[in-house]
Amino acid sequence: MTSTVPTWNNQQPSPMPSDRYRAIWDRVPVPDLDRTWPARRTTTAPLWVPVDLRDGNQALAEPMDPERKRRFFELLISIGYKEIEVGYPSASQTDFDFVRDLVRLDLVPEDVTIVVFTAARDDLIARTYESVEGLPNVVVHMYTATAPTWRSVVLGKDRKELHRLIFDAAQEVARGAGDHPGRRFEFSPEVFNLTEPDFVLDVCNSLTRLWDASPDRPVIHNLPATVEVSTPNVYADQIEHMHRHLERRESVILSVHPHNDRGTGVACAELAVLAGAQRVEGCLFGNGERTGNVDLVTLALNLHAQGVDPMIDLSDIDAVRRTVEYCNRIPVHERHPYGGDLVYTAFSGTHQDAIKKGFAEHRASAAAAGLDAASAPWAVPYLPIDPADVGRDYQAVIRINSQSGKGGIAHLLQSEYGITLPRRLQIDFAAKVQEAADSSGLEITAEELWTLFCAEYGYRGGLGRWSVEHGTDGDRLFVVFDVDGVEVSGEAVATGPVEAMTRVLMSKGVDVDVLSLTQHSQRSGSDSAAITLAECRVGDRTVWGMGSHQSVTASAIRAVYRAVSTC
Ligand SMILES: CC(=O)SCCNC(=O)CCNC(=O)[C@H](O)C(C)(C)COP(=O)(O)OP(=O)(O)OC[C@H]1O[C@@H](n2cnc3c(N)ncnc32)[C@H](O)[C@@H]1OP(=O)(O)O
Ligand SMILES: CC(C)C(=O)C(=O)O
Repeated sequence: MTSTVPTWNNQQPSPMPSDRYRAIWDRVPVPDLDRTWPARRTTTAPLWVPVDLRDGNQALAEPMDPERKRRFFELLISIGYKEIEVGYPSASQTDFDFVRDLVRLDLVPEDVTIVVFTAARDDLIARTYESVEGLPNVVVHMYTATAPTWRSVVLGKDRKELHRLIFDAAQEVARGAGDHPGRRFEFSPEVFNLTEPDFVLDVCNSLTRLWDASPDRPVIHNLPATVEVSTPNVYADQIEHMHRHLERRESVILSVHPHNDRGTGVACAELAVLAGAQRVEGCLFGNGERTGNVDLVTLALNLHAQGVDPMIDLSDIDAVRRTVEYCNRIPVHERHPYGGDLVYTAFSGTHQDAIKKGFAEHRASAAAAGLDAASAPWAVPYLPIDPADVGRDYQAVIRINSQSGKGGIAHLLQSEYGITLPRRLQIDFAAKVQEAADSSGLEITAEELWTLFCAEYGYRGGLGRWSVEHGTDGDRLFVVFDVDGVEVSGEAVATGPVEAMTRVLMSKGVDVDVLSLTQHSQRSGSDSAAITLAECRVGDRTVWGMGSHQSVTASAIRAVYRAVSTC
């Protein structure tokens, strides 16, 4: 038997019955078109329509109570959404009352349109209109499943019968609006993505005509991937096919409503926009039926990260997240794009090193261009956007565990404790950190890192009285220190106090040489301490010591003394 599997691929067939399932093109005709979407670019944000209060809410184990609904609604308004689906008012008293509260309490700004959802049933449509009485701008959103399985299994109707049902209900929708200028219509052929293209086109076009769509009063055709069943390119083809063939195209707003069953809801929405979609329905952080609706936060920030204004204010993403978590009673995952706790954090050494260098380069190039770092062009490795854009600080960007390296460790000590480690000390300390992290298996916080650093290199006492006199022959150092519990004194003259200190130590039999000395102040302002990091050769070992003191000389002497006391 000849095999098409290359010899380097020795994976074995799984025991799962994959042959039970059929690809989309074996289930429904897929438009075969000379597609143009792959070459397009998105340069403006589509109209976003959050459906958290309806589709998101209907997927919750505990649907939102009125207080939660209101908080969610106010959040959506505050961050800039202009069209909001607020519920399915004919389905439950809570939803009905919520819409009434919007009217009663005058909660809807003038420039915001409310969307209300209904099935294609006269009684439900009538109740829907009752709920929105008094609201100036409303979209009445009617849906019916159109896919073959739904037609036969759920609704028990053939194509013709279902078209009739939809058309009749759409007439009822039009009647309910009367001549109210602030009423517009939306139709969703539920499971659009598994419906024959010719059928769905027929249905949509018939409603465009019935509702007399015009550029001033466009209808919305919302084409859901109710259950995501194919790769995003197929959905994009389906959308482009509709985009090209919908009648009165300039009077139709083509909307999409992807779910995320295959984990590609975001890709579906993005490709659909390239393919002609102008409006996207979804939920914040991707709540919704099963694996959720497409995530509007990710979509918006994906645009932001490509230089396109998303027209939604996510500059305090944690506040948005907190409200969404409270209302949905579902936590946002730590790895969730843009909003998760860990998404701007690197634990691994090479990533940390690159980020640290990237930050330095960013600050330098911003300064060179006379720009504020917060608005200068961003090109920091591993961070697709500046965390500050969404209100995150840089504290959590680098965190330390056994996967970390010297760059990250140095960054944390620098950013949290204002101490700049020379490269060779970074290498020395990283080995000690790795040892500690390996043995505990845990993360090391900045505080623990500092404690470890001080324990490894920090001055621990042992120097007694000392004084420096500046003479014509150099600096004369007199110093008292402890040698194995015995107080010893010594003095020496040299070109500076540090050299004098090494001479004193050598006179006491310590073979020491100062290889490098770095000094900086630890904090700005009057209470700043001088930090000295001394690299010394003692016998055949290279050791480090850190001294810290208000006086530069004291900090240097301490650093050398500490290095020598290591041996
Ligand atoms: C993809 C989506 O998200 S669709 C929205 C789904 N959301 C919800 O279902 C939440 C709110 N729903 C509800 O509270 C209820 O389902 C109600 C009040 C709307 C209707 O309740 P009930 O009258 O008890 O019907 P039930 O919930 O069993 O719905 C099934 C019936 O609706 C019919 N139906 C389903 N979709 C539609 C539709 N779009 N238009 C008209 N009828 C429909 C079914 O054929 C079925 O009819 P049957 O009883 O004659 O077989
Ligand atoms: C009916 C539409 C809008 C929907 O919620 C879906 O298909 O998921």
